[in-house]
Amino acid sequence: MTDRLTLRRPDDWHLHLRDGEMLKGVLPGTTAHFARAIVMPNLVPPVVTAADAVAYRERIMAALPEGARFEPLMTLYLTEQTDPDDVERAFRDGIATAVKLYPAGATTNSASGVRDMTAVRPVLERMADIGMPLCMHGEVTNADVDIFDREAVFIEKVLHPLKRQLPELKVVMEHVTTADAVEYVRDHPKRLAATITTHHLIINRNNILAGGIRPHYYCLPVAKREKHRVALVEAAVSGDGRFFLGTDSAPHTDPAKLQPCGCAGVYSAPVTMSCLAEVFDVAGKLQELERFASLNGPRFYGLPANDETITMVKGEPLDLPKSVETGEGPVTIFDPGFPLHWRVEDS
Ligand SMILES: NC(=O)N[C@@H](CC(=O)O)C(=O)O
Ligand SMILES: [Zn+2]
Ligand SMILES: [Zn+2]
Repeated sequence: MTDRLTLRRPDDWHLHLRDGEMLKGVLPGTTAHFARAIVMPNLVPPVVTAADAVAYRERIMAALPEGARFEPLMTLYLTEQTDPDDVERAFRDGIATAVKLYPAGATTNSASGVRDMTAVRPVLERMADIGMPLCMHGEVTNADVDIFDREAVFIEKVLHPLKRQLPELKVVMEHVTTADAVEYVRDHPKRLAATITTHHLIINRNNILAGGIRPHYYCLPVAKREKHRVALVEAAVSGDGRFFLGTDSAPHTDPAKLQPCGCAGVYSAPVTMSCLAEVFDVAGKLQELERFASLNGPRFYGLPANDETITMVKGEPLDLPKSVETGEGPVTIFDPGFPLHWRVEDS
């Protein structure tokens, strides 16, 4: 029985760090295990320009726990007013690693997102020219499209036409939740990848809705049927370089989650490595965890893998904290619903 696993230090290719007191409260949960993260720009107001990204990066660096070595990889929030020159400068100067597309109204803080893809065409063309990746929240927002179908319809109506018009553009489909998305990425090897979250490898829609409603499992895209979860696990453990970890760890305070109209987001960063090791172990694929969490992401982004390693150890079920206190209030940590046996050894 394998009970120790050493792997390159992982990175998180989709993370929400927020700002202010929340940022301070959740940063340690990420820096404890991860070397780098693609930091989402959906603040209020959003991180739109190179100057916004410089300022946000400085606030993150100032909030780092003592002694932490962590590199935030910044993203710019795409709007219909985004200036291609500003985007190019941010990329060339190493200020921003990617641009993020939120269809307007698709998810938390996406009101300033894109309504009309033709309006952002000049920015996307420039990104294709300079090799800058586009990360996308892949859901259509039309009220007449069922919420469980919004990712599949997005692929057909937005992603596929975009890949045909601009095949050179590097695209990351964020937080994929369907077998359809897995299949689409597999069939389109050129400049297309997908991140998979911790929670979508573990929960299906029954976990949210059967036997009582569980707001802490509500996120977007919403978890789908079991067969989709199984397809995501297969993709994650397959070793295929087009699939890698993006936790989409998205903290909201408990009072914000536990409302008649609660907000979307699962906070998973502190338990992610333990959850992933369990999932990969159960699948008999522990040897693939390093590719998923530490190697595939940097390769797609054209960055070196981390030199440092972490070691995970298997033992008695862990007694993990259920929530974290932040200056804004308590934030519930993702509960996988089964015991976790793998912990990251202190380095
Ligand atoms: N995933 C979520 O449910 N929420 C994210 C936004 C997002 O990634 O869509 C958030 O910012 O809270
Ligand atoms: Zn999203
Ligand atoms: Zn997200």
